[in-house]
Amino acid sequence: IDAKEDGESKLFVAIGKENLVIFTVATEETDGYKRFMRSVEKNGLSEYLQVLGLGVEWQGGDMNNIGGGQKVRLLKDGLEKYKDEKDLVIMFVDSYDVLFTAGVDEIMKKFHKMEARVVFSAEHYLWPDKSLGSKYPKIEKGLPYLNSGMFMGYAEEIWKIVSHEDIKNSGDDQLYYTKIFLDPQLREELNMKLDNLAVLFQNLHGEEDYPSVMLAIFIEYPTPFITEFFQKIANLSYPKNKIDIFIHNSAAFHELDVSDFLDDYSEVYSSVRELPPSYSLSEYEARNRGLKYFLGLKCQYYFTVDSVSHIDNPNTLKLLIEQNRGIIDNLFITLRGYHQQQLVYLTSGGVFMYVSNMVEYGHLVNPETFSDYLEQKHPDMYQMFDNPEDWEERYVHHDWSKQLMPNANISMPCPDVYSYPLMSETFAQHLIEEMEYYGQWSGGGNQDSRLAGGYENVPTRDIHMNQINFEQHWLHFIKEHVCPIQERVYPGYYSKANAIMNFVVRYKPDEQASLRPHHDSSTFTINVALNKRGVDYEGGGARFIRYNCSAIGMDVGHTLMHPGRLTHFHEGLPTTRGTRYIMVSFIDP
Ligand SMILES: O=C(O)CCC(=O)C(=O)O
Ligand SMILES: [Fe+2]
Repeated sequence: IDAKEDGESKLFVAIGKENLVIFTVATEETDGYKRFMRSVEKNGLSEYLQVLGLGVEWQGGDMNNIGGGQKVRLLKDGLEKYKDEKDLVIMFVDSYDVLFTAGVDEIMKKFHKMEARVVFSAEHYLWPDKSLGSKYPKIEKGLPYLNSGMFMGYAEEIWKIVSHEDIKNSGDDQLYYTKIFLDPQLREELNMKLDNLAVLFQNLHGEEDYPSVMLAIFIEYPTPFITEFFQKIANLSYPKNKIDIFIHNSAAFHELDVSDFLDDYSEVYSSVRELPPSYSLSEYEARNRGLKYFLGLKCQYYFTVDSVSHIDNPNTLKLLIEQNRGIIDNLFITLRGYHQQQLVYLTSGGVFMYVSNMVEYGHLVNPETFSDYLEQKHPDMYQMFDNPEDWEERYVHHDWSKQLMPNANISMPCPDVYSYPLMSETFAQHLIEEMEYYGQWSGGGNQDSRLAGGYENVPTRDIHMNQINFEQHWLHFIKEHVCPIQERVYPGYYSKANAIMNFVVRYKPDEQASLRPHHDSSTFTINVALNKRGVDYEGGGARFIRYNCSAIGMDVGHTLMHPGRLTHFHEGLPTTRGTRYIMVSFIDP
């Protein structure tokens, strides 16, 4: 760079194109290739890339086995015209199993830092000739062996390498390059190095190649949606035998959740250590214990997750470790106070801290009101307002939104009686359990002190939503998830989502088995099946008398929706075995 003249020309030269050509080989546009190309574009590397071999017949053998000589030959052909370019840098990468994670500036900076004319990526595997291990130069740390899937160097040297000797299409490219590297004279003449510390190239294939990680989980207070939290931990796409689990749980409320997780997975993780609530550790003590335990384990990485941090992206651990940092933290985790303090402590101890926000790893749940509901059987059910997305994911039927598609065909089992998926089976189950836990079923008589008039004309055995403190939640649910569908099937009517009668009915042959013909005090009614005919009960169903039509054996979580008065005189058919539960709302009385 000639920067002596003036600032302007300096700027001009400094932002000019890098002297780089990236070659890759792909004979077909496989999914792997397309993924590679997306990473090329994302990192602004398209202008540097040349793809060799597209449309050419592959003769390099099985990609998973010895072979690949054709790649060397294709590179040689592609390189010929550049071989005398003095300062040109050439990068070669496979395409089907390679991703770029940085742009040209970082690539060039790291290449120059290596102080080599040629750099090959390195890995744990010794392949394909195990006998060559002793010929490798000894290294103190890092990855010892050459991998030919990614390398980089000056055109002059790369040309010397690919034209060093003939190789057949079916010959092995990795062996070809390895032999050159293991020749001490050639290695020195070409100033060839391996990227032992994965500065430029990170290899992540094969379970044995994954670094060991200690995953420290901290449950410092009751936290909503902990089942999903653990599920996401278990879903991380990382070999579990490379993960050591450390859990501090200080919430007695979650002891069952922790033991459920450990029952399912403790065998498959490398090891498990739990500090239960009975240890009465402060958060500070627990986090220190975690670090001490980590140092004793000799794991390569320490990954810490609080119970509020849901790791939605199963590739999180892989992606973070690919960045090859001493300490990794997700932005979404650092946002929490205590954790931040700990990281400050580590930073002041001379360890660099990196915050990564390059990809979305997950989200935080809001634990604020959760403790107000610990008296309930399922406190998560009450988190509709504080954690709406997690709530919907767990409790709204996954097919619900399909009903709103332009060409959705909402089923109509009887005239003007519609039926559609509304809530998840989990919701149905939790609602039944919440009601049975509360337990105060009405007597089923006409006198009902819960009602304003004290009298119910057509009584059921039931518990009202307000008795379990769920009425506000339920009315909101009606507004969000029932009214939009009502507007589609009964157009021109706009509901206020108003309902005083919201209740779960319990039918049993020897308690109350059926409900005599009646009208509902509603503009329209929803009637949700909470359990399964043929499994939990026999009989049951709603019969619409004017049409002599019955809706029987609805799927769990599906609702009926019908007009309340005049046309839809109806009855509840007898339950003949077991217990049938339904959830009913009289909307717009
Ligand atoms: O048993 C049924 O499905 C009908 C229930 C009903 O009509 C009501 O609770 O008003
Ligand atoms: Fe009814």
